Amino acid sequence: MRDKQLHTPEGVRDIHCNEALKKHEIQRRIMAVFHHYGFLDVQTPTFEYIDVFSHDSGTIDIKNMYKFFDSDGNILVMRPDITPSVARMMATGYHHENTPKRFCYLGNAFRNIESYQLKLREFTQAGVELIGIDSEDADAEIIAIVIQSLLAVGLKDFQIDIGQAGFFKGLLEEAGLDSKYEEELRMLIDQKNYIAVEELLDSLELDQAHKKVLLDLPKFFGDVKVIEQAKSTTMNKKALAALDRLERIYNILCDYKVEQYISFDLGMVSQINYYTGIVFRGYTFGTGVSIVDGGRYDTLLQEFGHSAPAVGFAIIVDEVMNSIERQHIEIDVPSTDTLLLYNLKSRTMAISIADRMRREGMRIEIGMLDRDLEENIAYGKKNHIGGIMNFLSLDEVELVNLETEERNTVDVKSLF
Ligand SMILES: N[C@@H](Cc1c[nH]c[nH+]1)C(=O)O
Repeated sequence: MRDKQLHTPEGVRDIHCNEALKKHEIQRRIMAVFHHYGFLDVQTPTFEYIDVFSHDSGTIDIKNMYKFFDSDGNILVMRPDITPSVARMMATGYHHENTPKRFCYLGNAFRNIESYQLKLREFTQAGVELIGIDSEDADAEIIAIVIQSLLAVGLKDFQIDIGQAGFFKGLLEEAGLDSKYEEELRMLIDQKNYIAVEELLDSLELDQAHKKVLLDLPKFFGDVKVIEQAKSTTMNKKALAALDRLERIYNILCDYKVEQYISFDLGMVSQINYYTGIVFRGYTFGTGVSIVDGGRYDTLLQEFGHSAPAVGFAIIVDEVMNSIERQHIEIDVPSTDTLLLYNLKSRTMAISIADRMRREGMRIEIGMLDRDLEENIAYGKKNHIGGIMNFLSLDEVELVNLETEERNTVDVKSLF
């Protein structure tokens, strides 16, 4: 019992002071990039009716959502991602508009996933959704924004793997595979469980040529040349159109001068159901899971009664933090400038001086330990405070630089 009182459940965690400051800084830099590309902030509720996430174009599997009831017996879920909520908001709040919309957001999402996946069950997403445009320029811009965001937080060694949901769908169509097996096949391919993929394809009596292409999917991984190779494996129009589009997106990414971060993975299939075009994931060292997930979803909005193409992504801030930590990338965070000590006589003056300094932008903490200076010095150093101002009287203030431990006593008036 006490165990549960003192511990957090698996997959959620506390974030302590310095780490929280770093997280804020990372989020600030990412959101600044989004704003520089003209995206506007939106906020949607943390929980919604299950219907927002459980339709045909769905998001993740319902069994992985946290569900509960409201007092009227409706089923609610903690949002497993934010894209369907933004799609709902767009469809209900902006249906009369026919110009593209650029929305960005920062918020937590919740997934009740198996613990062996070692993923957090509550995590922060910083994402963008570009709604109303179906062009490859939009696809490329979105990927360029991912790259600029990761560069802005100090990452250098990372890779964006791009796949195409349309290529996989085209192959299945060509093979004549019943769509009811698509989900299972997608899951097995995503898990790279090729023994099970082969078993499934055998049980469906697929002909050898089609079976081979599906089994060869993981080989289509690498630089832009794999697109050319993939073209020779299929005659399906949908699959070929998907590959052509990928090539054009790559060319635009060269205009953005970010091609060094791009690789292709035509075997990439997402667990998320709503992707219809490009899908992509970002990877870096220090975390085994993706730090960015995204893609084009041209049919999701139609579930909410407003048909519009869209593309977007979400950066998983917690995973970015992990990799920054492991890669020893410095993130400067502000610390308290001054620890202020006063006595009964100097209190009124000290409080008003502290106020003035805060208005000037400084971080001032009033010392709450007793007035033993050594104790305060030890406390200040431990908490990375810049210095101490010890108001000895109405005229005299003792200044201690906590970095050098230099001390001197000056006239209060000389401070201003
Ligand atoms: N919502 C997706 C990411 C995304 C945003 N827009 C398009 N895809 C996720 O949580 O993985």
